Amino acid sequence: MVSQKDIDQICTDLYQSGWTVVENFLSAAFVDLMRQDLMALDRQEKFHKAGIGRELDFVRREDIRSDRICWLENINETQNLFMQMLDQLMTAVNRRLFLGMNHYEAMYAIYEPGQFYKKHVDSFKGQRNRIMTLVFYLNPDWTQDQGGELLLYPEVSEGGLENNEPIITLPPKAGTVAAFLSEDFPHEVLTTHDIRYSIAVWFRIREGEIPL
Ligand SMILES: O=C(O)CCC(=O)C(=O)O
Ligand SMILES: [Fe+2]
Repeated sequence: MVSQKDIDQICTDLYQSGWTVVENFLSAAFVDLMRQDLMALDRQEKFHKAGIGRELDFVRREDIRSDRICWLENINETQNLFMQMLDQLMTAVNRRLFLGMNHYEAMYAIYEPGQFYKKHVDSFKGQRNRIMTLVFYLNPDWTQDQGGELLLYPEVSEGGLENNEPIITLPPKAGTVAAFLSEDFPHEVLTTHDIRYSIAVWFRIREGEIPL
């Protein structure tokens, strides 16, 4: 399902710089299917307020992030197709970059007008749990005045100062995927002025299976 050309670009970019952006990665038809699935789940009230941290460390911090989320659980054909695509991509990236990823989690996110996610990293150094972050956008005809851009910041070097100049400012346009190494790249979602739909995915190494 993923073209060899997209796989090549993603692997080359990740190897060279640790991040990539591919426009039109998902077809318009597939984006529509995913957005319809997301909206149906929202109507069924399957979304809940996002938090930060995991399990016992989980807290709701609306000053940091204010979106609502719903985990994908492979409950229908649309999600199944998406997950087959993720399997293919994860296997291809592993083969080229030897990252040893063996598991993923995927969630839908909805940001209402006025909502945002402040600068953060998705995984902490040494934890080696979330290896690669991917974000897929589901918003057709998105224009600049709608806001909601993803800002990706340079890697923070050991003992180095944080750099506040983003490497990219990415509008959440339908079909685009952004991917980066989870431990290395701080990022944020600017305030959106229109309802913003996305899918965030983390390729992971399951605990207890960390390669030495
Ligand atoms: O939606 C985005 O552009 C990024 C979301 C994000 O950073 C996250 O969910 O951790
Ligand atoms: Fe994030």
